[in-house]
Order: sequence, then C-alpha cells, then structure tokens
Amino acid sequence: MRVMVAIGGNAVLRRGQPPDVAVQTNNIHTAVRTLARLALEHELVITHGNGPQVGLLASQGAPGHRAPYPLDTLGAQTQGMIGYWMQQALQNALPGRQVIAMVTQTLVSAVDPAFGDPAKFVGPVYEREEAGKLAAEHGWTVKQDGAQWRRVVPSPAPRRVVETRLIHRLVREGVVVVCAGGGGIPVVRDERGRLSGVEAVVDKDLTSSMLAESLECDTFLILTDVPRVLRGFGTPHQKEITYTTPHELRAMEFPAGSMGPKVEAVCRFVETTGDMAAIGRLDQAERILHGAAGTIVTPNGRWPLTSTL
Ligand SMILES: Nc1ncnc2c1ncn2[C@@H]1O[C@H](COP(=O)(O)OP(=O)(O)O)[C@@H](O)[C@H]1O
Ligand SMILES: NC(=O)OP(=O)(O)O
Repeated sequence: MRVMVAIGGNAVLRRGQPPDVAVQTNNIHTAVRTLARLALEHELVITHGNGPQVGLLASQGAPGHRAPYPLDTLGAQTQGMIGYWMQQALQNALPGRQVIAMVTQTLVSAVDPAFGDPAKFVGPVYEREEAGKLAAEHGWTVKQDGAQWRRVVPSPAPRRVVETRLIHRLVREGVVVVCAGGGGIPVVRDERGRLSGVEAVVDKDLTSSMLAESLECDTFLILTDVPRVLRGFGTPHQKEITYTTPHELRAMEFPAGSMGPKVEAVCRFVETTGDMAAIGRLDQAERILHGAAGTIVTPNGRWPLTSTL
C-alpha cells in the first residue's frame, strides 16, 4: 500500500516548547519511531508543517540586513532544516533503506484572493499588546488565535507540486520521500513558463491532500496531537467522531487555523479518490491504518472500504 502521512507542526514543536534544535530533533526522533514502522510495511511519503519555524525565522531577519528574507526563501530554509532532521532520523531508524528530503515548490495563482486576506498563523503566540506593537514595527498583520495573538500571512490555494513526477518515481522505487514541507515553497509561473517565489505560506494539509491524489496514494493520514476529530469541540457536549463521510464533516464547522484545513484536506482526498483518509494521533498511526483509532473518513462512512453501489 502507498501511504501519505502529513505530520503536524505539533509533532516537531509543541505549543509552549522553546524552539531549540535539541527539542525539535527529540520530538522528530519520537515521531520517526512510528514512521519507520510504517515504512517497513508500506511505500511512504511524508509531509510536514513549518508554521512555528517559518514565523520565527521571519521575525529574526537576515544578519546584517534590515529586511528579513522573503517567505518563499524562508519556506525553503525550513524544508531544508526540518527535512534534514527527518531524513537523518529515518536513515538511522531504517538502515539500508533509501530516504530523501526534497526541496519542493508548490504552484499557486498570482491572483489568488488569499494574497489580500492573510489568514495562515505563523510563529509564536503573543499577548494582544505585544502583537500590536510588533505589527506596527514590522508591518505584520496579526489575528487572534484562541486566547492569544499571532502573525498571519497569505496562504494561497495549492495547485500542483512542481516536482510531482520526480517524487512519484522515487516512491515507486521504494524510497521514503519527505517533501512538500510547509505546504511547499509557494511559486508562480509566468507566461514564459518561468517559476518565481511569492510571499506566502501554503497550508501543508491542503498540499498533502492534492499530492496524495497525484501520487496515487491508497491512504492519506493527517497525524496531529488529538486522537480524533471532535464534534462540538470545546463545548460540554463534545464527542469523538470515529467513522464518517466527507458529507457529514462538511455539515459541521471547524476552526480555520487548526482543524478546518485538516478536515477540508481529508474530505477532498476521499471525494476525489474514493479511498480512505484519517485524522488522528501520531503515535496511533498503525492502529489508524487498521481502522482501530482516529477519525476514519470513507465515501460511505464504513470501514473496511465497501462498494457504495
Ligand atoms: N473539532 C476539533 N476536534 C479536535 N481538535 C480540534 C478541533 N477543533 C480544533 N481543534 C484543535 O486542533 C488542534 C490540532 O491542529 P493544529 O494545532 O493546527 O495541529 P498540527 O500543528 O498538528 O497540524 C488540536 O490540538 C485541537 O486543539
Ligand atoms: N505550512 C503549514 O501548514 O504549517 P503548519 O502545519 O505548521 O501550520
């Protein structure tokens, strides 16, 4: 079976943890224990978030320069950094197996309305007053994220991973591929076919869903820090969703900055392919693949997959 696994930013850096290398590589080491077991059984493609890291780099600026590097360049930096950590941890866990972390670009539209409406949270959370000060100082847009405030940047819709064919070739050869980190480096193509980067951060769940379909993955897992999607999240009546359909999920509301894109991503994959997708906790990945944990999404809400005819 060919499996696409999208790892949440929480798996690399949990809220409240200091963004030290040792903290993040330790978290990745834990994640890789599970991923390596999946790789022994399946063809595996891994994507990951970069929200905390790209926001932090953007706030640091380029040494000796007043302006920070642009977001496409910072996206590439985070792919290199997190990809390197993952590649090395996977190589150590899977001796003899070929593993590669790739720098990949994601095509977006230059006229995507998202450029005029920044909505993707990046970097750390701040108290309201500090966020306001930073926004004035750096020209950022900030929005409320739960009880605190955070920088937001444009997040245009992913249209195609530029390196899709190459990834496909590697996966077919049994290589474990880490790609589309941070949703991919956002790029546009001009009328002469030339690529150039744009100031944005693409949503990794939406890119992963699209890429899973293009790579003909059988299953798409989004692994985060909650065991299941909750109906009525944060209310006294919240309830875990075990087996469901895109239709049922689309009738519910989920927060834009967290569960919303994950639910949209799994719905799109299931609607387009008729295959299974799931959202659940990283350490339960194997049980999720067997339908025994997580929120399992299939065309008719049944597991194992059965004909809808
Ligand atoms: N309906 C819901 N069910 C479960 N978790 C939810 C829901 N709505 C929002 N969340 C929040 O979404 C978080 C996971 O999203 P996010 O923080 O973006 O994850 P990641 O960084 O792993 O991609 C959970 O920790 C939870 O607090
Ligand atoms: N780019 C992206 O979606 O990152 P996070 O998953 O960390 O928010």
